[in-house]
Amino acid sequence: MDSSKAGTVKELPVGLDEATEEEYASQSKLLQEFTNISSIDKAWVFKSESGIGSQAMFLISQPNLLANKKRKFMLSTSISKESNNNVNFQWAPFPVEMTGVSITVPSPSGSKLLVIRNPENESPTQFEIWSSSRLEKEFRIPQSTHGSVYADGWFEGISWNSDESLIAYVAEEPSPCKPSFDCQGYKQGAAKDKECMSWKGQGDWEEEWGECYAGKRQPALFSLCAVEESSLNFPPYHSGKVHAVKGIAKSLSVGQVVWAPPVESIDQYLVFVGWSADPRKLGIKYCYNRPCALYAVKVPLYKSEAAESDLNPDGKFIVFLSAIASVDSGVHSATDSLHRIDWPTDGKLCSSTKIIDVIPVVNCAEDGQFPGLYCSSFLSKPWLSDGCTMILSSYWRSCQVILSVNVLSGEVLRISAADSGFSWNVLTLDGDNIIAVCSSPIDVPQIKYGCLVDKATNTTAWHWLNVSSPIFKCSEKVTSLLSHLQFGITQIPVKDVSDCLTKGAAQSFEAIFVSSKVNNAPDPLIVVLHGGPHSVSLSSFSKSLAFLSSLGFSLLIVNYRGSLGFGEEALQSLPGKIGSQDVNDVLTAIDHVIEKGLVNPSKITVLGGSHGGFLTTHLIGQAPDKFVAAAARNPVCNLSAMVATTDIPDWCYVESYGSKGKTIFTEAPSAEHLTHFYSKSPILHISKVKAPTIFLLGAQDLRVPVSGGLQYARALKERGVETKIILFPNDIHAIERGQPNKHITALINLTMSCDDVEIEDMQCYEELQAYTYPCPCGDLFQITKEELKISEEIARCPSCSLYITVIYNAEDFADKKSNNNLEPPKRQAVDVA
Ligand SMILES: CC(=O)N[C@@H](C)C(=O)N[C@@H](C)C(=O)O
Repeated sequence: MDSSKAGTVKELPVGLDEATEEEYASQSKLLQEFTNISSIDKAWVFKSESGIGSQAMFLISQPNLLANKKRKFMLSTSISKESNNNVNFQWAPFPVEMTGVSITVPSPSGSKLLVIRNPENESPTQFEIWSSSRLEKEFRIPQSTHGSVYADGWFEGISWNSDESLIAYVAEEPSPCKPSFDCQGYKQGAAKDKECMSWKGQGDWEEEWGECYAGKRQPALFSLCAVEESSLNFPPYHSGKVHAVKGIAKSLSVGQVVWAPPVESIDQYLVFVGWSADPRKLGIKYCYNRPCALYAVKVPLYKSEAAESDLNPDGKFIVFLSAIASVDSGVHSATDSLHRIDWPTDGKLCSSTKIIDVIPVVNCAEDGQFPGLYCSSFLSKPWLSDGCTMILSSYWRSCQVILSVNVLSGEVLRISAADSGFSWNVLTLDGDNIIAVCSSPIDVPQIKYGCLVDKATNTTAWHWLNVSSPIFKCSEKVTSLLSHLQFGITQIPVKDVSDCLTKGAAQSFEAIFVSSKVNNAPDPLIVVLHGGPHSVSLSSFSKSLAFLSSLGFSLLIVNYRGSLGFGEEALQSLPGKIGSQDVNDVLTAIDHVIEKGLVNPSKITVLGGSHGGFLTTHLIGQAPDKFVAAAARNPVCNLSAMVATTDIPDWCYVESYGSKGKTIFTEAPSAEHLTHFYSKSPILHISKVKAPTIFLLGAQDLRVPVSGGLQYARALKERGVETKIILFPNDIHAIERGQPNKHITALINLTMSCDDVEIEDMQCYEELQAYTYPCPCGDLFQITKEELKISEEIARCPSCSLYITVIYNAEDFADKKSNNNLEPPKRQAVDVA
């Protein structure tokens, strides 16, 4: 080899030639352009102080790839109606960074904003109450009172009472005392955390709620008093005082708390959902079948000056979603129903209080009719001014739609446009108008403003205006690539109708087909399969799928029978038939587009995660000549192995045995059960697989533990099938962190010179409760004053999880400050993982 050339040879990652590396570089650049498109997580509308128009805040997120996290920020806008029936949104010039904020909840009047910051370590949880101009109050709740406030969208619940004096919320209960020991053996009495020459035992193992809840303590109910000390005249409350709500069984996990409508009584009720741990906590993420009940608990009324003049009831009933179809059948998700409880105005609640059905479970819908309710949450204020119409989003076959529901008459209307195949999602209400987003697989989201066409004549038609916004702006390249695409929703007739036990199971299912507009020769096809199996691929914009279609792949996104949004009978046709009915539906959908000449049959690939990975691996085994490649994220490959390790062993029973699965479920599967599971699994067909397959595996996945994917991938390798595994050591089932390893390994010396520290910061240091430091990942993170007092304390950046050793001593600093010798704090970031 010519040594002069050898010196200039570019180092390439293993297995890459130069051309491939260039292609990777340009594809990853394009992927970043797609990934950078922002999404709206939440929105709130407030009355304008001037009384004219309104103001809205949008909580937006954008992936922060370097930090392996989401960046969160808030953008405000003022909304004014124009004389020509148009609406004008005047956006603030820049958003405000919200990193470190776990939850924001406006008060009912809109005059206060609660901001909660959960700690990453053992520090207190911070509650801040903001007015329009400043921070009004700040409370720091120590770990001895409770741990992090739940912000998971499941147990999560934060509710201001009507006079804004109390905030009820769900947080992790405090850690129980652990037995402690010293050189004499067991120490009697509770030992302090940092007592030297002693150590703590593990204590009893406690069951958790599975995937996503590892290390989380039981969710419990608390209330915080948020009024001025001076306006208090009721003993148990002090400003900033937290009470654990009494009268709730210790074993109950609580969530989704709200204050009931105020009643003319000294007591107020908190209404919440309670999940029992009996016989044990099975995984709850994506699992609506975990039995739960609504509870009401009396809370002694705190009386403030404000409360006396403001006891007008502002609500007459409680409306709730039920997942009874899911609980009864044992499937993890199914068709919802909606119910109403008329709340007794005298506060005399009894256990026989009537529950009124508003929307029942729809078993089978006629063509084009309402297929049933599929809605996992409500807006915090979903009501129109008539007090009985609520606005919500729900799945309607492959689309998400906006519904208006009259909770007195039960009338359900689809009010978002029905003709385009776009998906719609309601964000918030502006009085009797709706702020929503609408998108398609090839159209980035667009904000829409919905108005009732003619309120006076009580017609129910809605008019939707386009709102221009900076939020979904994307690069010119992305816009141009998307403009060359088209999509449609295809109806796929069921093949073996005679095998169908119900009418709903015989109805056609759907596939979303995305392709290039100029289709001289059909593009290679990617078949995309959702998991669950009872979830759905919506016709909304997906950054990763839009990226794939922009690269020149057609997409066939199949909503096989069993998907949400198609009625209960179609959904219930799948349990017991996984690995056959769903596999055949996908093959039918592929044949359908091949017969129409839309795809090249020799260039078909398939991808899917979880149950979608189950289908992917089944398909490459059962139809080995159909697919040229496959990709599977945390796939279910061997149910007989998964049942012993997953957080949802009951899922294995229900999906592979059908309705009988719920009754025969046991923690000790028999040999017969294991044989049955094996017979339903992709691993049964492994000897037929030919397609090169990539596996993306999360090592911390509790749902479909990594061992199952590894076993299958190794078995493929053993058979000479081209196989690639990418393991994400710190990631869980969903694999949402882009980087395979979130620990930064560089040793970074951040010792700063005095010039790097803002003098203003230095001067107010003594008054600060927490100090903000820039992490090398670009995010700011806070170190509390307590942490700073201890030299060499290790803190962790909440964004990138880098460990930071703070070598700094506050007393030292104070001394030097008084001697006018301002030596800057020394900081050093190291990887201690
Ligand atoms: C209920 C459940 O989690 N099932 C898994 C096997 C699954 O398919 N999960 C879906 C939701 C996923 O995409 O991860």
